[in-house]
Amino acid sequence: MHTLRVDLGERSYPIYIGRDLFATPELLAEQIQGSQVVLVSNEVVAPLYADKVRAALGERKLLSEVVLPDGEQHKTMAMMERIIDRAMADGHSRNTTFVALGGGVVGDMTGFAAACYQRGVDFVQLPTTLLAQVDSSVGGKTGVNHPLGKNMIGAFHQPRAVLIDTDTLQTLPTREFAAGLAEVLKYGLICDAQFYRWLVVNMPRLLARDEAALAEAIERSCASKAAVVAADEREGGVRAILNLGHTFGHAIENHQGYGQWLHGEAVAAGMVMAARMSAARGWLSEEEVQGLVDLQRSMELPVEPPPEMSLADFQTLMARDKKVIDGRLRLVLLREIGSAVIVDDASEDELQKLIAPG
Ligand SMILES: NC(=O)c1ccc[n+]([C@@H]2O[C@H](COP(=O)([O-])OP(=O)(O)OC[C@H]3O[C@@H](n4cnc5c(N)ncnc54)[C@H](O)[C@@H]3O)[C@@H](O)[C@H]2O)c1
Ligand SMILES: O=C(O)C(=O)C[C@@H](O)[C@H](O)[C@H](O)COP(=O)(O)O
Ligand SMILES: [Zn+2]
Repeated sequence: MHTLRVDLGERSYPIYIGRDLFATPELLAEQIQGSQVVLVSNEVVAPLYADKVRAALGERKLLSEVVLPDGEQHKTMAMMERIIDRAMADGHSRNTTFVALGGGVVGDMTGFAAACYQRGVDFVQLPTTLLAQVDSSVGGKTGVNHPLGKNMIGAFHQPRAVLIDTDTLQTLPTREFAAGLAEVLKYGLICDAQFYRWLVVNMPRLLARDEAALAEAIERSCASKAAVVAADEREGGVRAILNLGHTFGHAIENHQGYGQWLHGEAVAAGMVMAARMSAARGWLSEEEVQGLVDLQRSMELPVEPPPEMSLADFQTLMARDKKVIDGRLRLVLLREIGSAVIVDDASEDELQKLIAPG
């Protein structure tokens, strides 16, 4: 087992990474103060792992369980309220702990419910997708979607601990696995050129789910995320680099009504768009953009925006992005591989070229 730490003063917490962690004696139980727990999962993950987690929680005076419907289209206020309703109905007090068992959708909603319940209770992340293990379980961004915009309702609320049981990846479908790798690639692109080069070389091993390669990719991703979050917990500045590809990606997800392209797939298309814009500004070479395109193709990730989306669609949806300040669109671009920059001067012409290249 490897342990990393997110350094945030009194809100600091550990990230444990290892095999079969849900069955590691006492590890989960030790993260939870008090004897009350609300375990939140979904209809796909609960049948796979809830028994193990229940056993790891040990004897509890009060244990409630919420099994949510599966999918991004259910990342809503209504489902978040379902968690709150269960906690209220079962009489959970302020010293309860919410435990999120699942991917980013379950984690984001459970964290948001924990942030709101009685003005804030503890929560622990048990991420079971690659995407959740390398990204969403760390950093305390919680929330739900609004029909008009992605993650528009939420709160910053840090977990007490993150337990990454890498064995759970064995049951993850291929498409979900690749979507998680998109966010892994993001760290190389924004802040770690050496890691990016390592990913290019080791992608075949990762796609084959080689254990050693996966463990290294998860650890390096979590270390990057922890460092960025520790530097800027509430996205006043540098944390926005974690949004590479997301301004475009969130527009795509929203345009599709959520749940057609996976989050990681939409981000993958968005990262190529950001790379193309960076190349047009002379910051990346055409070879570097092609390298990214080839890599993402090898991962079966999208490299173009959906053909049905027009410039106007992107403009309307991106105008609602949370990074917009006083009506000015802010985009994360790449100064070079491994170094992100935030720009606020993207022209219509530059955007048009991304949507209808050539
Ligand atoms: N809070 C953050 O910082 C942050 C970061 C990145 C993404 N996100 C959010 O995370 C969400 C995407 O997360 P995701 O990609 O994990 O999607 P997800 O939570 O929908 O999970 C993907 C699919 O895999 C299934 N699943 C989960 N674990 C499994 C397992 N071990 N075996 C088999 N199936 C399993 C799920 O039921 C689901 O069908 C988006 O809503 C995105 O906005 C948040
Ligand atoms: O942790 C962050 O900060 C991120 O931006 C990570 C992203 O991968 C993630 O998708 C996040 O939920 C996006 O946040 P948003 O503020 O753009 O909704
Ligand atoms: Zn993301």
